[in-house]
Amino acid sequence: MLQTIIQTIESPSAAIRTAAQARIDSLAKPLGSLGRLESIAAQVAAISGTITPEARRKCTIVMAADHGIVDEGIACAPQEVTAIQTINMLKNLTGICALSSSSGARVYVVDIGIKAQISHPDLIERKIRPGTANFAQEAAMERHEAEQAVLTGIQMVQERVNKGYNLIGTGEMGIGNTSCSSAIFMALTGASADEAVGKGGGITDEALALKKQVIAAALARHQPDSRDPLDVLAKVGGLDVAGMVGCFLGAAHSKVPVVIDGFISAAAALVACRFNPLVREYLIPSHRSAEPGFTHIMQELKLEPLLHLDMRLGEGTGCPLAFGIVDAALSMLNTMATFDEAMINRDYLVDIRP
Ligand SMILES: O=C(O)c1ccc[n+]([C@@H]2O[C@H](COP(=O)([O-])O)[C@@H](O)[C@H]2O)c1
Ligand SMILES: Cc1cc2nc[nH]c2cc1C
Repeated sequence: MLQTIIQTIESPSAAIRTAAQARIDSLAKPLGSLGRLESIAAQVAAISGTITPEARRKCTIVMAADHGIVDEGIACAPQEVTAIQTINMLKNLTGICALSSSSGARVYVVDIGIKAQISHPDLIERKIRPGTANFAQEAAMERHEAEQAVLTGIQMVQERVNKGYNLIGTGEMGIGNTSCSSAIFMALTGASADEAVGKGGGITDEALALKKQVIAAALARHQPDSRDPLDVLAKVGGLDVAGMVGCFLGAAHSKVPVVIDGFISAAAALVACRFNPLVREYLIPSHRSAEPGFTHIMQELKLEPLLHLDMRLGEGTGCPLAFGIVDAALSMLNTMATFDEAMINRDYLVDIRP
């Protein structure tokens, strides 16, 4: 099932991209003067298969899960904050909720592996297991659980696309998830702990040194196979990250653009691209996370984030900001006059020559 989806992802239309770029070049402005808005408009056109892509219906899918690695004392907050913040998401009180309301986007919250049980009518309950195991001691999860989490992410996107959403954001909530994201990045690329590991939500210098040591030792112990993304996810991954991998694969498979949020989301995007490199064509990176490994992942993916705002909250908070930029880019493509159309306005000129 997963293999079929991965293998049937198609490239966006190169012909439509060229035609959209030609239209953008014909608009009444100096060539290239709307910068990245131009490439984003052409990218969304190519993905949508039309040079006049309709206005976007936007939502962010937040994957919430717990991480056994927090037992090592290397996370920013107590584990229960995952559940508490998930409830706050459902009550519309978190950063992602506040930023989304200002951009007209919905937030969907998925329990893909929270350790606690939450009862709320708006929570999408898809718990694979109540948190991962501590990957410093044993594999984070079974291979079939990692696969199930990826499939869940794919299904979450397919359901939103069926409801009419055509721009998807990826978010997460999981205390300890910068540790597994760093471990995944190191396992896939061979990056060093100094390049890949940062302070996450905020830890002391001593805890950072310990975090690097714990992650390096876990990778030496488990020896995840860099050519097998499911092996990497199972041994040192997280249920939230695996769910987000599914969101990227699902979006590419359904031919909708998908926004990368911060460091955890970027690590998931990297995994998705290892499953199928065509996924990259569907990615829109929102902002540069202050987590140091983020920049290295962008280099690996040959992507450049749109915004530099010193953000490092996660939750999907970069997505609503990127949504606003995509909206603006499509408005340019759909409503701006061409040079020829603009020249008609010569008729309004009054001849003031003596
Ligand atoms: O996305 C980011 O760039 C980002 C960077 C640092 C921390 N976070 C958030 O903080 C939590 C993980 O931090 P930590 O230190 O517990 O691994 C998790 O809930 C993330 O949403 C997110
Ligand atoms: C309060 C809090 C909110 C968060 N949102 C994402 N990660 C978080 C970590 C903490 C600690």
